[in-house]
Amino acid sequence: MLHQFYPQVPHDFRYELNKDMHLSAAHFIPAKEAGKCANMHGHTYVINITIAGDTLNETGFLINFQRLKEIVHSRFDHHLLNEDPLFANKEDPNYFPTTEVVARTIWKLVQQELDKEPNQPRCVQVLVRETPTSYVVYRPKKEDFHS
Ligand SMILES: Nc1nc2c(c(=O)[nH]1)N=C([C@H](O)[C@H](O)COP(=O)(O)OP(=O)(O)OP(=O)(O)O)CN2
Ligand SMILES: [Zn+2]
Repeated sequence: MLHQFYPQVPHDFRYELNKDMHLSAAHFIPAKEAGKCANMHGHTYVINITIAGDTLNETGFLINFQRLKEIVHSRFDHHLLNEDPLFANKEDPNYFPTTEVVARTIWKLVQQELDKEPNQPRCVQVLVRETPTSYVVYRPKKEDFHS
């Protein structure tokens, strides 16, 4: 596992946890402007998820690290991202499996799970590295949270 320093996200919460994971997946960008990336190809995505909160749960966790990995892996690992309904829209670039959209989509999936937790943890940053030279950081705005 690659250990790297990540961009910091400012917040006032007492606790912050970070979960790193790898994800193997194929994709293509359905736009001719994407050049060679319009052809199907694969990546070992490197993902860092940052969770923050003021209160721990009954296990003493903000959220179980393993659960974070499961949310992402069960859906995308060893999949063709374009076949997932979340990325299947070939008309709207907001749903193409670009690094930006993958990062936003992972944020949404994770936060939907966190919303079920009584201690109300928040996903405050998702970093997705697609290649050794390219990564995206997604940071939600206040209005993106339901509570
Ligand atoms: N803003 C974005 N630009 C590009 C994306 C993207 O998701 N968002 N994606 C791609 C391709 O999918 C490609 O997999 C990654 O591109 P790139 O960084 O150019 O990959 P290389 O390994 O060829 O990079 P080098 O630094 O030139 O080795 C393209 N753009
Ligand atoms: Zn790619």
